[in-house]
Amino acid sequence: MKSYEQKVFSFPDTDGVSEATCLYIEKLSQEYIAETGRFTIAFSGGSLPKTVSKYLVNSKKVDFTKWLVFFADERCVPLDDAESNYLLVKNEFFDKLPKDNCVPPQNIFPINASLVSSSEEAANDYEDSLLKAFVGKETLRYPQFDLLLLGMGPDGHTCSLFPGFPQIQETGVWVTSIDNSPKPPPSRITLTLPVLNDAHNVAFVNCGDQKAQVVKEILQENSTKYPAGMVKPRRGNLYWFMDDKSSSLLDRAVISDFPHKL
Ligand SMILES: O=C(O)[C@H](O)[C@@H](O)[C@H](O)[C@H](O)COP(=O)(O)O
Repeated sequence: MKSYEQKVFSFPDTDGVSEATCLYIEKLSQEYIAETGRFTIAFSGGSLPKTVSKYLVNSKKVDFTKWLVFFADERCVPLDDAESNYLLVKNEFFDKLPKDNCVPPQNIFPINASLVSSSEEAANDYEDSLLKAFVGKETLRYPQFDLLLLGMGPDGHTCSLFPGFPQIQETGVWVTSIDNSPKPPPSRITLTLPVLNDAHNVAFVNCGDQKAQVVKEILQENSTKYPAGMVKPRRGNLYWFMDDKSSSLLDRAVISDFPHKL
């Protein structure tokens, strides 16, 4: 029976987080491409794309042409809107990859909410995209991403799953919508918790001192009252990459040394 890891890494600053996530993603990408011929990864928005991309875009150890890139959540805005997670990842990641080693456009799965009339419709469309990219719905309870890159807000939200909001309870769908998000903009779609918990690997990328208390409650007190604390992959690894500001309230015993030679 394969055992799965939960590890917590902390670094003096965001540059250390960027370097470590690059090494980690290089390793996973090589493993999954060798095993399956592709690497399915989903980005969150916020500060994550910039942090994760800093070293990764210059990697010589990743075959980006074999990547399929999704979004863990997206705002219901046009793809050229400053609030779009797709635009954020395009500017920070896609557009910085070398022309001879970039993610093919057909392997990028944006959610163009401006083409539909509601967030529910956007959620359904995205679920259809997942269906096409993963084996058909009738044979999969949930799509298994090779890697989900998740952020966490100061309130413990992740993706667009917010504490106390009904979307946390959704289990019958892969993607759901929200129109009263406490984090603007209000209308969003998001992967649901069962999908997050069916991933092969989940990596939280978390920086900033305003999250330290929630980090402590989740990682040291095992609180599951926050959506970020409900992410426990059933058959996958869970890694947290943080700066020392975000991990400042954790006992050092909770934190592992990052093996720079992965
Ligand atoms: O679309 C979004 O807003 C993000 O996906 C969101 O879930 C983000 O990951 C957290 O709010 C953390 O954001 P920061 O990393 O900027 O603190």
